[in-house]
Amino acid sequence: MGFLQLLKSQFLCHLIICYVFLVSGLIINLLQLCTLPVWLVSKQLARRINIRLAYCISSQMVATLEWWSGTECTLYTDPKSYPLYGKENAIVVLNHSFEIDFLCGWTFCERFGVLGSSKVLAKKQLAYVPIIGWMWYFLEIVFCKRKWEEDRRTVNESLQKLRDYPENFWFLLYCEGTRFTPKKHQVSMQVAESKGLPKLKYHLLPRTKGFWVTVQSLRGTAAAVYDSTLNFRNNEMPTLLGLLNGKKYHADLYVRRIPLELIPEDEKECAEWLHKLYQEKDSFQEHYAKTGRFPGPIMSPPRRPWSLINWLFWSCLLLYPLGLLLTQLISSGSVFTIVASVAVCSAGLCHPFTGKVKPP
Ligand SMILES: CC/C=C\C/C=C\C/C=C\C/C=C\C/C=C\C/C=C\CCC(=O)SCCNC(=O)CCNC(=O)[C@H](O)C(C)(C)COP(=O)(O)OP(=O)(O)OC[C@H]1O[C@@H](n2cnc3c(N)ncnc32)[C@H](O)[C@@H]1OP(=O)(O)O
Ligand SMILES: CCCCCCCCCCCCCCCC(=O)OC[C@@H](O)COP(=O)(O)O
Repeated sequence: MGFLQLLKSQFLCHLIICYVFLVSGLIINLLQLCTLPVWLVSKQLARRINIRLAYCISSQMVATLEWWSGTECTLYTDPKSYPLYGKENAIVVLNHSFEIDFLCGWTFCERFGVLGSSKVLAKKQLAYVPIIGWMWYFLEIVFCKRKWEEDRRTVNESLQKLRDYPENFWFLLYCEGTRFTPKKHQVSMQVAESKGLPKLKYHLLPRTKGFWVTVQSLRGTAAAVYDSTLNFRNNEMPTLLGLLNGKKYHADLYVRRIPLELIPEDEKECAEWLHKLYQEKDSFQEHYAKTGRFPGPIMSPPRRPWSLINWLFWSCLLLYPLGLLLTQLISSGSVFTIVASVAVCSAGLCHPFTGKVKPP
């Protein structure tokens, strides 16, 4: 194991990354709260400020993926569509199979310059998660209760508010509604059978109602649906903890740009269209399983330095006072303080994750 890899597996490093994320996140949440009066004066200015503040939070997770773990993200897509990415509003349909799939999505948002404004149809419970959930409140993220009688109206209303959004955004929709597991797959294939629909091997049966209401509400606002299919090389099952340990993964994303005009307006036809889309997505995954790649040419955008610069900025800002505090505590000569500091450091060095990372 190289020195850098050993360093990345140290619990103390993980503590530092999490400390910077948590403290900066709470500071940014507080700054977001302070933008509330700005909304009263200029809604668009408040939105632009919140886009930048949100970037400061989400780009730290992107930096962990891109710069800390060095995970490679390859994009398979049509060269004619490529110049439009990041230059228009879009609805992104993504498979939900991995713990870090949202983070790979964020990485592409970062590379195409829409990270701060990226949105998702998220379950309501996530709104209460400190930092990320609170950040989403100010980003006008759309939440659903997964009760169609209520969601039909609330999701539509939230999406209508995005019509005059001042910057380009991607709206992510996990049509499967939940992360893939063999058990959920079995249940959803029973539903497929009862509806006379072909079975899917790599996806859960898509929930069509959220897709239909999103497409209808964003007609005239979003230009296209980006049908996105994600997989990882060598059957990797990436985790957030793996990233934190500096493990490098290889993500492959296949994106097809489908103009919104091609999607039927009628609810039933739109549902049929989505089921067909998922059958196609299933065939792309089958192709990937057989050949180790998606169809089409590779057009990968390079990683940009901004997420790293943002992380370094917050680290300098927050580690300096922490360092001063620790130095003062230790130099105070108190036996208790010194014993406590040594105990914390030893706990860091003896942590079970230490040294468990495989060499690249
Ligand atoms: C160039 C690069 C391109 C791309 C880069 C990629 C991405 C980047 C983009 C943006 C990134 C932005 C942010 C990412 C950050 C973080 C994201 C993290 C987390 C969020 C994840 C979530 O929270 S997922 C959960 C919430 N989301 C959803 O649920 C969406 C899908 N659900 C729906 O659409 C639902 O319809 C609903 C929620 C609107 C309503 O749900 P409800 O349960 O009330 O109704 P149903 O839809 O289920 O209706 C009942 C019908 O369903 C049938 N049924 C029953 N059981 C099942 C089953 N097991 N499977 C399938 N179907 C089932 C039932 O028979 C009913 O059928 P009908 O015929 O009557 O419709
Ligand atoms: C800088 C690094 C610091 C890392 C520590 C911070 C980690 C915070 C991560 C919060 C990201 C929020 C995204 C959660 C994704 C999620 O929760 O998806 C839910 C879906 O599956 C459906 O859920 P369900 O159907 O209820 O199982």
